[in-house]
Amino acid sequence: MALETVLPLTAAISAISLHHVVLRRYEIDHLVLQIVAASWFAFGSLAYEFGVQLAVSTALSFLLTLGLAIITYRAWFHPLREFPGPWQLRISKFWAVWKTLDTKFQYFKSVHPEFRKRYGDYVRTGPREVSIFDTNAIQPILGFNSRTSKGPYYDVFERSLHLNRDKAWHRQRRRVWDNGMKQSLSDFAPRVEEFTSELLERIEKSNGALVPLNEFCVHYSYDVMSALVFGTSIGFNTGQSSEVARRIVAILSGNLHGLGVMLHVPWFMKAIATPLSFVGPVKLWEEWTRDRLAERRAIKDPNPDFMSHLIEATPRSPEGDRLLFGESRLIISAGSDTTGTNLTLIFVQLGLHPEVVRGLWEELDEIEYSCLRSQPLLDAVINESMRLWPAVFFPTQRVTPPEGLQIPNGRFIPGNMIVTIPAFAMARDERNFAMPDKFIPERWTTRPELAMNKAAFLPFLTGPYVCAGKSLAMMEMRSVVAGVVQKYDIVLPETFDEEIFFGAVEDHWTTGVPKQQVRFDKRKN
Ligand code: HEM
Repeated sequence: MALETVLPLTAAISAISLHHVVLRRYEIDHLVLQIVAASWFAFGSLAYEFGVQLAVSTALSFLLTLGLAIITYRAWFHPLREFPGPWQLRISKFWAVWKTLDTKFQYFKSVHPEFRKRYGDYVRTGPREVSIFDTNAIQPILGFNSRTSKGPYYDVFERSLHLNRDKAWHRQRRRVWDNGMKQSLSDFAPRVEEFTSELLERIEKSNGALVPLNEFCVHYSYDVMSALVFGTSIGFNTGQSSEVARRIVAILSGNLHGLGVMLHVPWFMKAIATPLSFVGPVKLWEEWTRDRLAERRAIKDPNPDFMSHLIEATPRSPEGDRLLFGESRLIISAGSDTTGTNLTLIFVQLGLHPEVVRGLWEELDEIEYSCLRSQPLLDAVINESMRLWPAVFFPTQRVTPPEGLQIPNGRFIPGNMIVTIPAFAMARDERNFAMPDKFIPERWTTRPELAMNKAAFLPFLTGPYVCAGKSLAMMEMRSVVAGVVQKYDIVLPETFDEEIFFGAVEDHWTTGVPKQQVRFDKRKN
């Protein structure tokens, strides 16, 4: 047989074998760069040996056969073939990328809830992914006794408590975090209150003029987080932040759109993460945290704080240092935008519901308030705002164990499949919360009949990977909301349109809140 036939034929057979033996069985998302390099090497070798024309026809034969094998398998022979869902997502997650762009970042917010209405509680939302809207699945998938593990998304960036898929390692590291948080949280409470006082001074200086709400809230949370990690605040509240710090925060907030697109294709994120760490914004962010951490290490601390727990529990080695750098960046990025976003949304709700502000006055005027303790209405306001508008839209990914997973009173999910619990859609499901689109804080206090299934409220997640900063975040939110409400009325501009504002909320990994101005008017009675 002529070489012109043998080579493309061999390529086609290799493609089918590759798909059958490797791609169907193993996850290779983390090997994209190596695969691209190997492919170019193979192509170059073929071109060198047999000429460019033959190399091109061989490559085309390989790629077309591989594509065909993948599509045929995913559409008709995949273990998830019985699960309903949009046909495009059976073949590839690229449809989710396109839909995210097409809907201007409304994928988890608008497209996902539609899936439930159209296809039911178990929807195939990717070639090997099922999104489950059935609350029976929460514990088997996310709970402490779950046999699932984190999905490919958690492989993408530098290793940290959050971004790793090794359950045993996570359990050990998480113990360090939880102990550190438990021991340092009450010591940190007065610092949180100090930052709130700084924010109140900033508000006082506004003299009842309109102020940029998002900026005030996000600056506050960045200040708190940098104090937690590096021992010193960035100084946003007091107007002492450096130019670099301002650039870093702008970069972190500004890159969320990219994240919102790429989170559907973690293999692509993984491929660009390494090159990106050597250039531009990512490099600046890494260098900044590295320098701040070096300064933090140099502080001889008489009262050990949270960071000293992490530093003590981490070996002084290149790998230990990498972990600490990663985790210091994790704390800033996981703890700042989330808390700032929630605060912004809570104040908008309070601006829309002055009767709730009156209720808060009554509650807070009567008690010896502490941000460490929960207060019925204060916590209810925070919860209700997070139920309607969580700070994290991304439904966390898990992988089923090899033997598969039976959901009690639900369906069997085959092994090694990605499963997600779309928390936003569940919290807006009328089976779980009555009048689900309405802001009714009383459902958490005096009207429990309106919260029929509180298990569907997952703003911090649940189980072994529950937010490690949940108590701290609640402390911050209580402190700021109570501090502001005790002194001020929150007034939205007359032009404010609720539908336009909430309609423009975007879902990237975290939530994008449209820029909003408010007035803080001195409380009159
Ligand atoms: C209102 C504010 C916050 C919200 C709504 C929130 C929400 C969440 C959610 C939903 C997750 C799970 C993410 C996933 O599965 O991929 C998470 C994880 C995490 N959060 Fe938060 N978070 C908040 C504040 C904070 C703060 C202040 C910290 C600071 C220490 C923090 C640190 C973390 C860490 C380290 C994880 C990873 C935990 C693990 O994998 O074991 N978060 N958070």
